[in-house]
Amino acid sequence: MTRSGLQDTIAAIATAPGSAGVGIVRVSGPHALSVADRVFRGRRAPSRTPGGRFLFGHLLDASGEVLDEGLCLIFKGPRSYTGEDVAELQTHGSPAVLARVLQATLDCGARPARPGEFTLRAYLSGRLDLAQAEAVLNLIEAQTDTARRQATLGLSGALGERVDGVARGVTRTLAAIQALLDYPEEGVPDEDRTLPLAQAESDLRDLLASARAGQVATRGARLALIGRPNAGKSSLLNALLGYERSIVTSIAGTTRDYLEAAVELAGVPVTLVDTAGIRETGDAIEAAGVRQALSLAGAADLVLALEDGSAPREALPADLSGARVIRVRTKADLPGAWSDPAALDVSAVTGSGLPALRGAIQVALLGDTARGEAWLTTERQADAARRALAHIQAARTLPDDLAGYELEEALRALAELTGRDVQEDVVDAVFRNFCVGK
Ligand SMILES: Nc1nc2c(c(=O)[nH]1)N(C=O)[C@@H](CNc1ccc(C(=O)N[C@@H](CCC(=O)O)C(=O)O)cc1)CN2
Ligand SMILES: Nc1nc2c(ncn2[C@@H]2O[C@H](COP(=O)(O)OP(=O)(O)OP(=O)(O)O)[C@@H](O)[C@H]2O)c(=O)[nH]1
Ligand SMILES: [K+]
Repeated sequence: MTRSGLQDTIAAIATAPGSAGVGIVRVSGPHALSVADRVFRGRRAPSRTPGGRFLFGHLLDASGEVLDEGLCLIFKGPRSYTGEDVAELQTHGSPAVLARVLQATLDCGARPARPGEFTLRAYLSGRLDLAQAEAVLNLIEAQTDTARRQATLGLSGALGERVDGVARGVTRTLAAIQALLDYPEEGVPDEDRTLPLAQAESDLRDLLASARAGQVATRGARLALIGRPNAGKSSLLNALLGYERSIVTSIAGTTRDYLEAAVELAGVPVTLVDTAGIRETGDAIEAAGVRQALSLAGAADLVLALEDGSAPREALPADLSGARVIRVRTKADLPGAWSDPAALDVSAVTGSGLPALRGAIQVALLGDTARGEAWLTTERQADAARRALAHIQAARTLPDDLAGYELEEALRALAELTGRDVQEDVVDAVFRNFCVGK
């Protein structure tokens, strides 16, 4: 479906649903300017913009009824977002106006745009690579400043440059190998064989190390609080939130169902999950809560395992070996019954230990990934990078003729990462996640 309908002129409401100061209907394709001509009547000579012009006037339907007063921006292809002729009809941000203006463009022969189709056209016209298109999607969805910064870096092409750097090293070795294939006795010199591949491998490892941070910053993370009844889970959740969300009582077994709350921690949109206290119980409802707590812990990106520091220590009856865990010794304001250097001392009552806990959460979620560099932000990118790394590693240990094949595969995976060489279904999957109008 990717390239089908490219000759169509498409239209969509580009602004979010609901009422707003201004709303935009965007039209792109070969007939965009003639659609705008019929839907928009300018009042004065147009003012010039870098790639086209803008006009003030009225939006009309086919019968000539005035729908609104507004602006029309014209971008002549290829100097536009999509690379095609684009017209933007900027109206008052009323759903009623926008619906009629969109309908007026459809009455002129435009068809409704599919999700992400404007950005797809920018990709197909070569104005954005696939990683940049993914950055556009991430930017629209960015909930935190960290996510915004990463998406802006990705949109600038910084990720593509990091990947191109790796590809240059691989290409250098591949070229040297191919040049000497007929003279195997000569051997490829180290500076063309060992060194560029070692550098490419190390750069790719750095890049891959950013994948978890990139995905967590973009998608957000789930952080489950688990522990025995009365360990202080609800109290710590409230302390991290900064308001009383979860019920706190001295009765063990207060939280029986789970509860979620959103908060930003270390620049990451985090969903905190309070769970039922874990213990053996004959109560069917509580037992269901305990089973649920264990499964929530298994599905979380990070688990805070809480133990009451003011009571004798009892092992938590839960297998956490598969999870990332931060151990917390709660109620640190009370006289301690035990201590453990592997656990963080925290008091939800005085707030002591909370800054250290936030720091540990940041390290667990983002690692020490360099903030100024472009990260891998989607599983698709990480998967391509992992395949490229495996091929480069294989090439380093193989004789030249076999290494050449591995390096070609590595280059193919790198080209997939940026989207220069990618299957149509992969492209479709990327753009399916966009909203209509982008
Ligand atoms: N009204 C409006 N605001 C918007 C967008 C838009 O499409 N419309 N954008 C959409 O996401 C973003 C801006 N991105 C854009 C990227 C390129 C071009 C463009 O026309 N580029 C031409 C001309 C550049 C120039 O004259 O220097 C080009 O690159 O050739 C426009 C918007 C954010 N704000
Ligand atoms: N002194 C002190 N008391 C705390 C602290 N955190 C929790 N408590 C007390 O410990 C008791 C249990 O706290 P909760 O937060 O309800 O514990 P929970 O783990 O959510 O309990 P369940 O819902 O039963 O699993 C309450 O009486 C809290 O006031 C703390 O940091 N210091
Ligand atoms: K409780």
